Amino acid sequence: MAQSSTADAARPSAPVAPSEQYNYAIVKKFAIMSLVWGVLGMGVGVYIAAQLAFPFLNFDIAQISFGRFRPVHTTLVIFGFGGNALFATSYYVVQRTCQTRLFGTRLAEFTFWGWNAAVFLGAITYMAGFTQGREYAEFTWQIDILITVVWVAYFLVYLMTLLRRTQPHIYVANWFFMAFILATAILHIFNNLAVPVSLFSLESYSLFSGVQDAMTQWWYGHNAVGFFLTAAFLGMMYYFVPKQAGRPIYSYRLSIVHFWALVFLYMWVGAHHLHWTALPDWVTTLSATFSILLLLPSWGGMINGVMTLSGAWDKLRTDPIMLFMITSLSFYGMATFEGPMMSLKSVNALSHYTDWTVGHVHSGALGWVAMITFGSLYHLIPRLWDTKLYSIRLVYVHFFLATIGIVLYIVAMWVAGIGQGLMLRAFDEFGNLSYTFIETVVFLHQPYVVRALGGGLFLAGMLLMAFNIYKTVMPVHRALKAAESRTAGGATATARA
Ligand code: HEM
Ligand code: HEM
Ligand SMILES: [Cu+2]
Repeated sequence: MAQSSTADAARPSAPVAPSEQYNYAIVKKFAIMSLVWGVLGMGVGVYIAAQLAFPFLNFDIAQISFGRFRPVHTTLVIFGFGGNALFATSYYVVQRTCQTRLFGTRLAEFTFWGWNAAVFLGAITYMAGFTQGREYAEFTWQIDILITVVWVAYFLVYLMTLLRRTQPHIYVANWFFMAFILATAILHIFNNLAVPVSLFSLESYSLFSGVQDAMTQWWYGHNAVGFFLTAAFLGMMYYFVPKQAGRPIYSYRLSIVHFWALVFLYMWVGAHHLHWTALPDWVTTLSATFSILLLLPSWGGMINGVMTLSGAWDKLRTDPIMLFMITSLSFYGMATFEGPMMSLKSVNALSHYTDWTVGHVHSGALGWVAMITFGSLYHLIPRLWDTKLYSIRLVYVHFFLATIGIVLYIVAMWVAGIGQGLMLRAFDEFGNLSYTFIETVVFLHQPYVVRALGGGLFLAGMLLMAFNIYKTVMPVHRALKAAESRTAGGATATARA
């Protein structure tokens, strides 16, 4: 069942090329913008990491100081890099698995310009010092309205395409994308309920106050992780991993159980970001319990992805794109093991307010989100332009740079976070604190240098990818590859990575 719906080998009988039958133009635009924001967002990430190690690097210029650049980083990587990759892959997957053209060419075009305008305006306003002060939702209220309109358009394009599918079956990747679109709409609207100071002011006040405000923020924050950074990328995984492996998904039944358990559980656990606060104890206990349960569907999903390779493990030796995908699933497993542990109140008492959290974030963000995106885009882009990758060797180099970069980043943050946590709670024999705050800051310097180095390697890989893709889509290269495959006959089609 799953096999037939992922396999587009059985192309529609009409003699038109896929690039004409489907709306690939919009997918191409989103894919390229994902790389552009990726380079910029990770560039800013490395820069703020360097600022933490060497504070003089802010050069006393407010616009590029850590405080303003941090939301620029998170916005560019999550909504710019991740968001554009999700638009690209979801628009591609829905067309291929439903075997129909994307609904509303103009409407889809609007989602492209609207979304990227929002990301761009967000970055500019943060640098100018305007922010709503809610994490991952720092956009001022006008931009929030733009995002809402874009999102409704996205929902319409997606739903209408599903409705006019020529396949009876809705492949599971679409379930994940649909859940992501719906949940993000609800999260965005409720988290951003605010009263503007005046019609022409960029400032606004949240409709919630006190503990309700905190709860709304972290209900949003956690589900941004759950639906934006996880469910949607699982949609990507469920299409591109079987495609690249050339095998059906390991278990279709598991993917359904995985889906319902995941979307049900995620919604309850936001309060694990607020342990030991003014929130009622039962709320945080509930969130910890559901966080532990969340381990099961998460690992179910990981196993489903990894086991799809069973019988084709040799691919890991010959296919760097597969390496990206399998490594991403391993990091997904690691981050979703670490998360439930950190949601235990006793562990959180140590980890909260330390860099352990930042390490956990990046094992999910770099290891899972970025790696599955790299793998999927390397698979997708040559197909969109009907050519082959400029260089497979560069994909290998990218893979190793990224993997070493992540390991340096995470290990540095474990050392920093656990060291910092232990120092902050150490008492001497008289019950006084053993360390002053500044001593913990001094301790952090070395791990921060290592993190900046690791981030630099990861960024170098991202730049290589941008170069490789640039070369791939250039007309000269495509003409060359087309000529090559004409002389070599049809045989090269299988060699395409
Ligand atoms: C070159 C790669 C990257 C580097 C060097 C980097 C560096 C950083 C730094 C220095 C911070 C601030 C930490 C702090 O406040 O102490 C940060 C925060 C963050 N970054 Fe990255 N980053 C990178 C890539 C990414 C990517 C690809 C994503 C998402 C897909 C991401 C998501 C985040 C998030 C969500 C936070 C906020 C963490 C928190 O509040 O705990 N980063 N990053
Ligand atoms: C079963 C899955 C997961 C659970 C139960 C979980 C749990 C947690 C916990 C307990 C924290 C620390 C809260 C604090 O002390 O402030 C946290 C932080 C975070 N996690 Fe996870 N996590 C999971 C998976 C992931 C994944 C896969 C990603 C990334 C793709 C991710 C991204 C984040 C981010 C961005 C934060 C930092 C939020 C902030 O303070 O700004 N998590 N998570
Ligand atoms: Cu959370």
